[in-house]
Amino acid sequence: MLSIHTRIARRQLLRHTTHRLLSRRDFTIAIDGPAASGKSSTARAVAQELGFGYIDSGSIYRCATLLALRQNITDMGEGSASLADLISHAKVDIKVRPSTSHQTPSLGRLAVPEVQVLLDGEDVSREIRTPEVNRLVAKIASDSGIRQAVLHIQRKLAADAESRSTTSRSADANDMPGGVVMDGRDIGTTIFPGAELKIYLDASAMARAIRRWDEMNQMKDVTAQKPAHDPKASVAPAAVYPSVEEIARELETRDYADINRENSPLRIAPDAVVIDNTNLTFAQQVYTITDLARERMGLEPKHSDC
Ligand SMILES: Nc1ncnc2c1ncn2[C@@H]1O[C@H](COP(=O)(O)OP(=O)(O)O)[C@@H](O)[C@H]1O
Ligand SMILES: Nc1ccn([C@H]2C[C@H](O)[C@@H](COP(=O)(O)OP(=O)(O)O)O2)c(=O)n1
Repeated sequence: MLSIHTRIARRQLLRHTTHRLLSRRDFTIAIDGPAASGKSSTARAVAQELGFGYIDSGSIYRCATLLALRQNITDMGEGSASLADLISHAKVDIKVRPSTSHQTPSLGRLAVPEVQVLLDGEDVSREIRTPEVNRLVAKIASDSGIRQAVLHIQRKLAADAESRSTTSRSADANDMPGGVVMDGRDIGTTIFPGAELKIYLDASAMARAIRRWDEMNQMKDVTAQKPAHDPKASVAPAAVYPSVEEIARELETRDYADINRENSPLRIAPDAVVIDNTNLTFAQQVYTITDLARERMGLEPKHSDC
């Protein structure tokens, strides 16, 4: 029989531990927006600044699309159930590697962690971003069976978010609770309707197309710089790299499909903060979000001058 003091002490310890566990995970930032609006790079930098976990929900739909292409399933009428079954039995993992240096000139000096996407242990980070996947992914993501299967993966990854938080927290992140940043199309509206901070990130169609084009050209430059004896240096044919106009058309088609689908369409949540970053620097958009998060966590904003 435990003494009354022991029982009270235990209860207090339990309450304290529960509070700690909750506060480690109780701040969720949802970032939604159209294609190439900067969601993933911003979400990664925000996660690193705050020491939060990061989940790229689009990469799960991209993995489902890769599976569909590999299994030759392109008809969502007949193939839907078997693809939903495939993705729900697959192991999708998103690994975040902290970065200490800036990655592209457009991002300035802010650290943007690298993300590795594993599908059943295979690194598919590049393969899920090919034009073939880009063309099919919105169709796959409009299927309710697929969305249901992906929802489970998203929730599981969110539950594990603690282990995927960027390990090198920025110097001022130690006074903060833990949390998770997830980006996608329906995070603030469907996946985490109770998220503490919802951001809708947008930019003009042309700015988005030019940024994607820049990104592809940087990748092309990196590939071209590889030594000729490197087997991975097989330079893709020029046709693989589309023009700005082609990219703009592809983004427009995908946005149209994402906005007009029946299941969880892309919408601005009523309580979302809308940030149009057409004329913002990367640092401005990241610090706007980290300061909003800090304020809502009851902490002093850090970058009100930028
Ligand atoms: N404010 C900005 N100014 C210039 N380039 C930006 C800005 N924000 C993001 N980018 C760049 O735009 C491109 C698309 O961003 P990304 O995060 O991949 O978008 P999404 O996840 O919405 O598709 C990336 O190359 C990123 O570095
Ligand atoms: N939460 C989400 C995330 C992505 N999707 C779908 C819709 C998008 O066209 C594809 C790909 O998303 P992703 O964020 O990787 O695309 P972009 O990086 O913006 O080009 O997945 C979705 O329906 N719901």
